[in-house]
Amino acid sequence: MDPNKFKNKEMSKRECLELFENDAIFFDTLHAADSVRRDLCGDVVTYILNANINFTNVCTGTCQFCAFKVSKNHPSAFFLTPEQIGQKACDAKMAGAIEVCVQGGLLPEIDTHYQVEILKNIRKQTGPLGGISIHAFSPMEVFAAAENAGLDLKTALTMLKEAGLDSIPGTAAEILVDDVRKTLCPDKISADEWEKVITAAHKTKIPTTCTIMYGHIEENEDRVEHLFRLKKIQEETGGFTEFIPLTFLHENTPLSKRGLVESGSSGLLDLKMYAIPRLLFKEKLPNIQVSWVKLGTKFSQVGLCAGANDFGGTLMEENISRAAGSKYGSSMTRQKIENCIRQIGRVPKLRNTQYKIIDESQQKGSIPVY
Ligand SMILES: C[S@@+](CC[C@H](N)C(=O)[O-])C[C@H]1O[C@@H](n2cnc3c(N)ncnc32)[C@H](O)[C@@H]1O
Ligand SMILES: Nc1c(NC[C@H](O)[C@H](O)[C@H](O)CO)[nH]c(=O)[nH]c1=O
Ligand SMILES: N[C@@H](Cc1ccc(O)cc1)C(=O)O
Ligand code: SF4
Repeated sequence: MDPNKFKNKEMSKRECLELFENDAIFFDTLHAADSVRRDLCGDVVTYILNANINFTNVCTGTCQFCAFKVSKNHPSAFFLTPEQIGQKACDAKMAGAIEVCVQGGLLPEIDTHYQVEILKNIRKQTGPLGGISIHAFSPMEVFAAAENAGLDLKTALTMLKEAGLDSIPGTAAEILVDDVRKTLCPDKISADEWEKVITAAHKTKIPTTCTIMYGHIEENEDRVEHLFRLKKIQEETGGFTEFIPLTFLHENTPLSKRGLVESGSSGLLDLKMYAIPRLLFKEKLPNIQVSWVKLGTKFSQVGLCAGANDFGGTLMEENISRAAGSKYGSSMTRQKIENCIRQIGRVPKLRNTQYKIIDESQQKGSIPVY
């Protein structure tokens, strides 16, 4: 099979599976994907100045891939109040962030009303609307909080939007196949429930990202199912701003401790996860992000030559990957990000959450130093 044929032709599930399985066409696949990326995005590699805020690591979830969650009495347990979260967002803004990515654990006391409090505090403490973009609460968090409040999804999402939510991280997707979820994350929302939250968000005019967390117990067939589901949703709603493949970091996770995995993904699979979705999504979902915190800067540079066009964000703080053994730090300065992009002959451009390029020459005030 010649992967170049997908440059202007739809891919079937069988063909997608072959791209995953047939290593004889590995380099051809990367090459074809890189060419589609060049046609759609040119030489520009976008990035964002953002900060993660994890407001608690205490969680009642039982996800077997997660090294982040702890129980309430654990020595490293933390729980930030809405005021403290607002303060962190304010600090991030002062350091130059234009987006905060807010995620945490699941707890019975975290309901939609509480999430509204968090959003209001961020808005209050970061100034008027437009001060910072709030990218918060995964579909799992939205679903659990709505359930805790006894609200339907549409009402919950409308309340969150009115309180200042701009967009939702498309995490908690993991692998959207219930048979895999039953071992991977038995108490998490089902694949259909994930889709319901996402489509309800898109209908409420809240854009989301989408992700896949791969390289654990799933098979190629599951990866194909997942990608085709994302494609179908995007064709229906157009609400995904970007796709982020998240390579599974295995250290310190229950899956490792239980002996269910020996390692994470291979380098080959990491690159296929940029290339194959690029050939599948094409112009329907043109932004594919490398995760430097999970793969490191060198491998991220390679990912940008295998289909990806976005470097992600400065993050400023990172707890989830670090807990799972990431050795790549938890913050990147914009200078480092830009150098990393220029080093591979590409052109760095600052973007906002919605992928609008930010023209800094038009901006009043000082340019962020971060
Ligand atoms: C830790 S959760 C936080 C939000 C919320 N508790 C939830 O599960 O939706 C965010 C995402 O991080 C990713 N993640 C967690 N542990 C990981 C690991 N060991 N390797 C790679 N990604 C991981 C998963 O995709 C997960 O959905
Ligand atoms: N890929 C990871 C991210 N990405 C977050 C993005 O930087 C940003 O919020 C998004 O592009 C929306 O504009 N964050 C992490 O903490 N870890 C990752 O692996
Ligand atoms: N990258 C996700 C958020 C994310 C956060 C933490 C992670 O470990 C992974 C992903 C998004 O912006 O939608
Ligand atoms: S992935 Fe999220 S829901 Fe699952 S255990 Fe970790 S923090 Fe809890």
